[in-house]
Amino acid sequence: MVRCGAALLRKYGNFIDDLRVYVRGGTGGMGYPRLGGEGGRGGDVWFVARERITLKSIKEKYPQKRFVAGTGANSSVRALKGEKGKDCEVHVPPGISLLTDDGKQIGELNAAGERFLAARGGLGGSLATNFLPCKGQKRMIHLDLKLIADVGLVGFPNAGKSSLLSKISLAKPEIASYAFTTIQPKIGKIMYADYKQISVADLPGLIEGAHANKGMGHKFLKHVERTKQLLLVVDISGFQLSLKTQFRTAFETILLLTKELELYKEELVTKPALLAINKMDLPCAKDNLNELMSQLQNPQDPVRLFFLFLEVAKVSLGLDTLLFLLMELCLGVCPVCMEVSSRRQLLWANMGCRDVHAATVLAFLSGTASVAGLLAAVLLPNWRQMRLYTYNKNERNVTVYTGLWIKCARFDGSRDCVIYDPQWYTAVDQLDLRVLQFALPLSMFTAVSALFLCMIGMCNTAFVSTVPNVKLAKCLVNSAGCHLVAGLLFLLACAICLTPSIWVIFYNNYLNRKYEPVFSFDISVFIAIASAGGLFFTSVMLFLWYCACKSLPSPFWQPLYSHAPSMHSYASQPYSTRSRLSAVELDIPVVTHSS
Ligand SMILES: Nc1nc2c(ncn2[C@@H]2O[C@H](COP(=O)(O)OP(=O)(O)OP(=O)(O)O)[C@@H](O)[C@H]2O)c(=O)[nH]1
Ligand SMILES: [Mg+2]
Repeated sequence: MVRCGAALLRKYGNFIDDLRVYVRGGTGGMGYPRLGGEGGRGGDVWFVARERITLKSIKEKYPQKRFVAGTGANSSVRALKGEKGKDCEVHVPPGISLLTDDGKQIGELNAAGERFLAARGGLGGSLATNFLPCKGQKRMIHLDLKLIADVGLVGFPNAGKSSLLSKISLAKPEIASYAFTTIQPKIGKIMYADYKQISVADLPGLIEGAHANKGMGHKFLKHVERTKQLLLVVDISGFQLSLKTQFRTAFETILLLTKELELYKEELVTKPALLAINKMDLPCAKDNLNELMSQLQNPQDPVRLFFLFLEVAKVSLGLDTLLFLLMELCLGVCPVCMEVSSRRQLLWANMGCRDVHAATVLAFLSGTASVAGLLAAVLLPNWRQMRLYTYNKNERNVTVYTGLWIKCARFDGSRDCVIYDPQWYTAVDQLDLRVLQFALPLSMFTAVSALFLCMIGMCNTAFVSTVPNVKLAKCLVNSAGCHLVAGLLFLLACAICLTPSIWVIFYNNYLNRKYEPVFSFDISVFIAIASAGGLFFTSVMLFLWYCACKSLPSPFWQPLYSHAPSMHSYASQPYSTRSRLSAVELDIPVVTHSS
């Protein structure tokens, strides 16, 4: 058994979850005996729950930790009834229990906006009190903070609780391969695609004897009290705190954890719980898991908690299923009522990156339209017009239409080419058109590659397999990655096309100055610039989609395929008859994945 070192205490000391404060209601105002006037009542002291307040900030703001309300106004000739003293409002974080010095709980503030009257002001002087004011109520109150979260991560040190939190939420807890890395509880939020949120508290590791306050057990365990559910994280290879302590197998750690929870507070084991088996990538993990499964199904010692789920944190498939189950349990979706198809739909609804979003489809369409525009610009002989005027009244003026590949001269009013030169591309003598001959096909090629990538991304996104393919999981081709690279390629294609197209406009002026003012640019320039705009729009759409995607829980390089929780492996027996939500009652499958 390990004692908690001074360093740990010092480190934990930064996070204050208990504060003792003095509160006193204001004294009442003096009465006015001659005219029978009544003094104002003293102000009251209130605790009001507010978001973004910490006990530490209260301590820093009010180092003396004394809260005294205002005195009531004296009765006077001008105001026989004295005014009430000013109330004192102390803002505290939600999740506070209010205790007296002897440990009796006198109130709780669980949600922002809730108020608790901590000390009443004294009555003002009146006939009953011989016109003498009364003192306000005074007492010492303990503000005891217990984190409020939907899910609490519970486990021995080093089990991978923080790693799990960092994978399923945007929180960035400290992760290291030594025990007690997490010293201060941390809350991460899982945000689902439909903006529903679940808060998960990463709690410091527990050790044997935590219920008896070993390793500051009480300080950590009390945070479990207010979480709606527990997520037990267990290292499949077992746990040994130090060489002097005994090695515990995964099954033993589960037994010990549930025992610690039960000994601390019996009702904790009636909370719904999930069990995450972590570090399944370690050697022998599969054998250990098989052994654990058989132990869980035929326990010699009763397992007091019931687990709905067995999982592997590092395999991303497992994470999806875990997110799905957390949502089902926390947000009250009834798993028993759901058909497999609606489960799958729900899974899809929470996939974030995995949906083929309207944004990606729109980007794909606009990319395709832009490529079509580029193709038209490349083929049309309408980049430059050269007007040749004749002074012979009987002849018509001629316009020479120059494209990148052909040249055509037409008389005014005629649609046929008098001169048609399909070999023009070999002899282009205008530098801007020569550059465009390379730039536009290159831009088209880049944009087509980007479209191809988009397509792979969308196909991967839409691909649902019920059979996990581990090889594919390791492949870096995934939806988010494809769309990001495609966005970059579209941007490149836009730059390659736009620059020389705009140059044509300036080059015209140059030609007009150098020769006769007969040159002007034609419709292909507009088509090319519009296509470049389309390519830019496409890349912006893809970047926006990628950023939105990144802020969702799915990690960037997460493989694409996904599958609904498999329905085939059910827990054969309830592990505990005590549980309110046992695996069998809820009919949630026990899912196991191994890498
Ligand atoms: N091989 C492997 N290592 C893992 C896995 N998950 C976490 N780890 C490693 O296990 C070590 C402990 O991880 P943490 O997330 O800090 O564990 P913790 O449970 O938060 O530990 P405390 O904060 O000390 O209670 C780190 O070195 C992680 O990289 C996993 O699935 N496989
Ligand atoms: Mg940790």
